[in-house]
Amino acid sequence: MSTALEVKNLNKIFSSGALFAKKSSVHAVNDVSFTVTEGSTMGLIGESGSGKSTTARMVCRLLTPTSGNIELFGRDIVKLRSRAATQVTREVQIVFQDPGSSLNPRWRIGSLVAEGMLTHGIGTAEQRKRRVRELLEMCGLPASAADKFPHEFSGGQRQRIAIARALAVEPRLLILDEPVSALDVSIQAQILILLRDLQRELGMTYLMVSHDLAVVEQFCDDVCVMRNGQIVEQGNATAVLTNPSAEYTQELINAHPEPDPRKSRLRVENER
Ligand SMILES: Nc1ncnc2c1ncn2[C@@H]1O[C@H](COP(=O)(O)OP(=O)(O)OP(=O)(O)O)[C@@H](O)[C@H]1O
Repeated sequence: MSTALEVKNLNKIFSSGALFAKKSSVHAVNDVSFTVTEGSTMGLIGESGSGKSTTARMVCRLLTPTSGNIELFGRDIVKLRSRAATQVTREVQIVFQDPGSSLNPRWRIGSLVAEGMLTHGIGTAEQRKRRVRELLEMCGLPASAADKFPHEFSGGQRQRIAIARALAVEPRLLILDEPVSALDVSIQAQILILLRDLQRELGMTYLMVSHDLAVVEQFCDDVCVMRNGQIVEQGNATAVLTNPSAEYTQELINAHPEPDPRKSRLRVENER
């Protein structure tokens, strides 16, 4: 299997300094390195403030690293400019935690899903319209959803719309930033099953940020455990979460509540 993503010695320092206040800085991501195999899912876990989202945001170029390398399918994406950078924004898409705030409430679903295709000059208006309907159906929604507005859908349905929107530009890497944590537990498994099915069908690579160790154990192939911006442990998700070598990972596991049995549907699906 080839490498989809290689992150090497990545650093992000946030500096803040006002004229009269004391300058301060946060080393949010500190010498982070990991590799994600094409078609697999890497999870990033760790307590709040450990640097998971900052790492994910650098991979999709929403943040610029202070130093380090990010290679996506063999190409260093940190220093890219203009056209090459546009291509990368197409190859990496992100699905956020809260589909309510990531979808403009004044736009119809059809326009929201088609926006990326329009930006990247993909297809004619007619082709885009057809593709939007296909994508909605792929994500378990009726094609007629295209004519409605976000408020006409439930949280789970809105997350399906956000996934369809991310898929519209045919990304090779999907970043999932807490993709189910804003949803009811019973809906979480449905969205995870959809993501798993799409990955199998489309061969996409996933980088998932999550607080939920049960979700990570069931959904991710590998995991990086982060603390204070650094990776304290990484490896196969089941191995790390059942037999951790770092004391901190064990503390995270101990602090985590028992998995909700309603989420076990994903495990059943995985075992089929
Ligand atoms: N734009 C920013 N400016 C300054 N500091 C920031 C910024 N974004 C994040 N930080 C800081 O960087 C550190 C890592 O934050 P980050 O959001 O990456 O952590 P996280 O592990 O994703 O946390 P959570 O699970 O709560 O989202 C934190 O100390 C945070 O306060």
